[in-house]
Amino acid sequence: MSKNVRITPHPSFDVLAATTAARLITRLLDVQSERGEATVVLTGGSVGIATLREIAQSPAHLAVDWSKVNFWFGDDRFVAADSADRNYGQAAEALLNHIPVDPARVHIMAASDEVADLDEAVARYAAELADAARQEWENDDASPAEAPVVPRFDVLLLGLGPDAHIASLFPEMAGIRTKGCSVVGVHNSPKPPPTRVSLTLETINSAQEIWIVAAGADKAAAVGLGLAGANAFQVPASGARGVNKTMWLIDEAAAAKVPSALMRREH
Ligand SMILES: O=C1O[C@H](COP(=O)(O)O)[C@@H](O)[C@H](O)[C@H]1O
Repeated sequence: MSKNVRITPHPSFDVLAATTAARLITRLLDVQSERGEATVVLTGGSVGIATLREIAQSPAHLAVDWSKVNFWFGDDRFVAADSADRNYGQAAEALLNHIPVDPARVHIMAASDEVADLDEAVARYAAELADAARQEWENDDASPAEAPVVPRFDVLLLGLGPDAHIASLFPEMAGIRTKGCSVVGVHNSPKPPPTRVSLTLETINSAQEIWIVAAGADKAAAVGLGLAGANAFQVPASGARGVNKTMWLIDEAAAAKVPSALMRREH
């Protein structure tokens, strides 16, 4: 495990969601004071959505200039726009509908009734990412020679499935092995709904910071294997590495199988 991985166990699901919310507010404030705008990639899932709810309820969220936060999604379910399964819908209900976002900065993966098929949803999101990356590149004096295919992500949140999936990259399925593109379509997901859109692992790992959030005893094996450096094809979470930092924000129950040497090294 590389040195920039940090493991932080929290006493309970609620404390985890509340502190992740506080961390994210603080990180967004810090990035905004350095760069003017900040970019976060949201996740679906239990802790991810609870964190957004906590942000909305925290008085500290009023300090963030939400009109200058860019929102992207790590994955979404390819179902109708009004389906309760949509990660976007859940995030909107928990946070985005309650803060003064700039709608042009909220980048939503297409729903099944908005495009012809999954391929179009994937192509659209990849194009939206590439457009944002190009705009950043044109405005940055210190840009590399070629425009990147995805913009800068300051914080990328990842939920974690009991099978160690992250975003919609599932163990031993094509998505986790997909390279050379920013977005992938997923068929036959073992977790319903079966059809999804996901960032690829390469795109995920372009983030400055990755925060993996997980709570509950059913996540303990996935956390333990992810931190033990298991093969990413079998344990997708194991492959997630932020450019500057990778944090495992977990509760005590999810930390039950973390090797004690790793826990000690983080404090
Ligand atoms: O299907 C998904 O599951 C994961 C984890 O969800 P959880 O409810 O077990 O915490 C989530 O991170 C991902 O975004 C989502 O689409």
